[in-house]
Amino acid sequence: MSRTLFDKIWDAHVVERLEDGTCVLYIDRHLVHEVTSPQAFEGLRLAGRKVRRVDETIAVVDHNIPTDADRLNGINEPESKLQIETLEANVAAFGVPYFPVSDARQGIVHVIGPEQGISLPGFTIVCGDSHTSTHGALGALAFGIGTSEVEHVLATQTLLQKPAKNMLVRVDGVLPPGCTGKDIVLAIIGKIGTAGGTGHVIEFGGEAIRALDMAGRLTVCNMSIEAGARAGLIAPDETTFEYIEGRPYAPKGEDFEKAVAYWKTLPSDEGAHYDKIVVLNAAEIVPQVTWGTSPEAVIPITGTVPDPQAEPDEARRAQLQQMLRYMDLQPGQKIAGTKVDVVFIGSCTNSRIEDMRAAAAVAKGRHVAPGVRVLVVPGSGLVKAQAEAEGLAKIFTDAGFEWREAGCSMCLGMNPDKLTPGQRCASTSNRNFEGRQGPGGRTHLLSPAMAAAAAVTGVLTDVRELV
Ligand SMILES: CC(C)[C@H](C(=O)O)[C@@H](O)C(=O)O
Ligand code: SF4
Repeated sequence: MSRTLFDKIWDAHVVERLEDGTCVLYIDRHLVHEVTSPQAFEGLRLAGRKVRRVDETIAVVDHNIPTDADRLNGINEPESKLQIETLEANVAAFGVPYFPVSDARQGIVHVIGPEQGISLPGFTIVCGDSHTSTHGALGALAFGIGTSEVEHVLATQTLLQKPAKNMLVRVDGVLPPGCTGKDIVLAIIGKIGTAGGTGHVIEFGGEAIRALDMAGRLTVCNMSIEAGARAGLIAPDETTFEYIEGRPYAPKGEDFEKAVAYWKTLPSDEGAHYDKIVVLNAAEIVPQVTWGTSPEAVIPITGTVPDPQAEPDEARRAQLQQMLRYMDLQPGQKIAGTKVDVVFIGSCTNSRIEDMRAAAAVAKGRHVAPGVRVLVVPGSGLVKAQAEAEGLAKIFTDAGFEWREAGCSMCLGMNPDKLTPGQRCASTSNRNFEGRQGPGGRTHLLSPAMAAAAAVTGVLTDVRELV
């Protein structure tokens, strides 16, 4: 029978199928960070258990860690300090491999997995974090789990799961200049909504997806969770294999060749069944920007903010009105030209070297607009080093942008990088709900190039006008 990429990975990992369809699934990689692991380790401790496969587990600090250069001298904020110290005590006690903040490999968990070759095609990958879907870009089945499941995986290296339905999002055609993987995924969410993928694993395919580099694919899969999907996947191909070869944890030499031969069997079979299919034309995509407090509240940069009065459904109308109020926008106003206070270039959505290059290409020879604060936060210490070696960091600092240390930073308000109430931010991250970047903060999601364009003009700007 024809099977999808998802079906194949699923079938290869079923240890046992229970009567109600629930499966015991083997997990190949378990990524751990400081926020969702403390109670899980505590549970192990109380039960007198060990970590079943330390060699398939890796821990890193990212959410709570400050991103200023001084962070190696200690953390001021008591809650963050406790989270990090707890993780460090747990990894030491249980023998879990760990990238501490002093290690150049430290970074956002969803950046370092692919970067190190820890995340590979055909794997099942979990982490107590919703954006684990990111790793699906390599052709892995990767999804977020809750803290009690983190404990289960630590103890057994397996997970109880029911299979998801298959959904195909096909993006045909060629993406116009000025558009990126971020614009593709925002356009997809704009079309299918934040519940569009519910109950499904989304496989992204089509010419425009195939044409994306790994960074673009990681961005697309990262946000599949914002479309309500259980996970996002892209079939592995030559782009994937080239990306993986030579990475520290990836198979080497003959093992690599063998692995590639297996990975080539993974793409969905001709005629495989999808429960839902959505098709987009890449040629119609225009750089995207969110105007509201949900990723589906997205419009092209050339567009106008919707008018709630045009919405027939009362509940939906009230929702739109609340979004406009919170975002301090007027119905029908042009989104381009909206003044920003802060620009954040970073997060597991867009903090890879390719994202840094895209932002630097716009920032080069320009300067931050008066009164605007710009944070550029590389996704890992290695991205940071690479960007410095390529001269990108210098472009940013010459432009008056802050060049910071790796971490989740202003993606969410769990560390000192926060918006203050009322501040408006152009952000390359993935969530824009009320208070996400700090209480009262207003978030506009967009691509790194678009963020850099906002930084140098001080307003939401169509990047195509600058290049
Ligand atoms: C803190 C963590 C559990 C959370 C997640 O699961 O996604 C965070 O990473 C986020 O992006 O909101
Ligand atoms: S960068 Fe943002 S979305 Fe990604 S893991 Fe960190 S907090 Fe979550």
